[in-house]
Amino acid sequence: MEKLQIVGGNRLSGDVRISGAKNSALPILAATLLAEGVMRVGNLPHLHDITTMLELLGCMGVEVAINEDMSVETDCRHVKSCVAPYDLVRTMRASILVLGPLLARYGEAEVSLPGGCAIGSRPVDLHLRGMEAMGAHVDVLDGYIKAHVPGGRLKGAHIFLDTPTVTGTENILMAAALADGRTVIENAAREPEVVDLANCLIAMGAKIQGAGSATLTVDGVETLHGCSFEVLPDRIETGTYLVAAAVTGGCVRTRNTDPLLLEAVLLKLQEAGAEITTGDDWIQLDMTGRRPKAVNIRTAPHPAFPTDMQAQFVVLNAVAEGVGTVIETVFENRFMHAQELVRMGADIHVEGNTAIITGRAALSGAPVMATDLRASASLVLAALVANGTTDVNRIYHIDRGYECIEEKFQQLGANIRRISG
Ligand SMILES: CC(=O)N[C@H]1[C@@H](OP(=O)(O)OP(=O)(O)OC[C@H]2O[C@@H](n3ccc(=O)[nH]c3=O)[C@H](O)[C@@H]2O)O[C@H](CO)[C@@H](O)[C@@H]1O
Ligand SMILES: C=C(OP(=O)(O)O)C(=O)O
Repeated sequence: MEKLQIVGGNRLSGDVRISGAKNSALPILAATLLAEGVMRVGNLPHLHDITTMLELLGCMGVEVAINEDMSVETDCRHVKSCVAPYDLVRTMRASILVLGPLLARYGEAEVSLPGGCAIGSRPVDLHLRGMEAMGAHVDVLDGYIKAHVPGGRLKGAHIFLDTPTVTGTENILMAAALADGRTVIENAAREPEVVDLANCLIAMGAKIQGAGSATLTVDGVETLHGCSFEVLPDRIETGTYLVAAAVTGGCVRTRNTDPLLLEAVLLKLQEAGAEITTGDDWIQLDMTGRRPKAVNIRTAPHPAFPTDMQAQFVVLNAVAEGVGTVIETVFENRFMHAQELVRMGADIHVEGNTAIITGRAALSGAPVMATDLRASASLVLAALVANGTTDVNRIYHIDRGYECIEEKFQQLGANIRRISG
């Protein structure tokens, strides 16, 4: 199995190019199932999850071509199967995003039920209730969601989400785009990736109002056409490199990104003592020679502090001056990185959904094991600042969400390499 070997202690400096957002690219690729014509999607990150989604589309009969500029063209004219098999879904929960498009366009879907994972139970009940509210019959049988639409076309509905689920909102939005009549989604997720999907659907001919607010209004159309769309920059990858600069006392400029996507994160970095400067498509963090100050964090749906940046800020607090409290309100079990960080010398006490972290002047290298995507990223950050060598094992999680992570960190001056076997 591959691992990342990191020798800590180098101050990071220089520029890093941010990739397209995984969490925007995945729903947009699923949305290509809705198009009558050819779709072109650009600024796709080179990640395992993207390959999995393309494989999933391919096994349904979607023709997928990769262009020289690494954009992807999809053609859904010969879709022959509406099944998302367990073998693909088990490697990527976001496969559930094909449910809405399949029901809306083909009137049937058989999608393996995604399992629980290292960050919480992650049910999909709100996705299913949304489809039922639009007239689908849904059964869960033999580990599969088996759904069909009597009459063939979903109907617009008034849907209130108990919690503003991101992929749930996206699934319902895609289904509603081709439904008969008006759908109103209340308590909708407001994440930038939901807005990006809405913009893509609008470019395909959908009628959507309210993207970025808690109420989405969708007037269903009969058909959607192909279009060319560029995925927005990855705010979580951006934030991860900025925290890397902060913990190593470095100075890093993230390029091809958008400061407006991560206001809550930038505020916390400033509170930690970082000097932040921004342009239209770049963010620079300068911490040269200084140690961060501990900050208190409470994760919550957008525009509040994102849960996908929580683990990285636990590391920031672990090496900061003072005591920081991190409260995780989105997922019930997202502190798996804490035990591993303690093995590197961090002082972290977890009680329920709260971690109390007392900053230490130094961490020490150790063999550690990644349990989920952002937990893995946090271990890499800790390793970059620790004394000595750290082996981060089970890095397949990291390749789901970070494009060329070792090359990008090497460019910034880190001592990091991938070891096979
Ligand atoms: C591919 C993708 O975009 N993944 C992101 C998405 O995941 P994902 O869309 O899976 O996360 P959700 O927004 O759905 O989850 C938020 C909360 O709602 C609960 N819930 C969700 C659906 C449901 O039917 N019932 C229910 O109870 C979940 O258990 C969780 O406690 O948003 C999360 C929250 O910002 C991010 O951490 C993930 O990176
Ligand atoms: C939890 C994440 O992703 P996913 O929803 O794909 O598991 C993430 O990106 O941090």
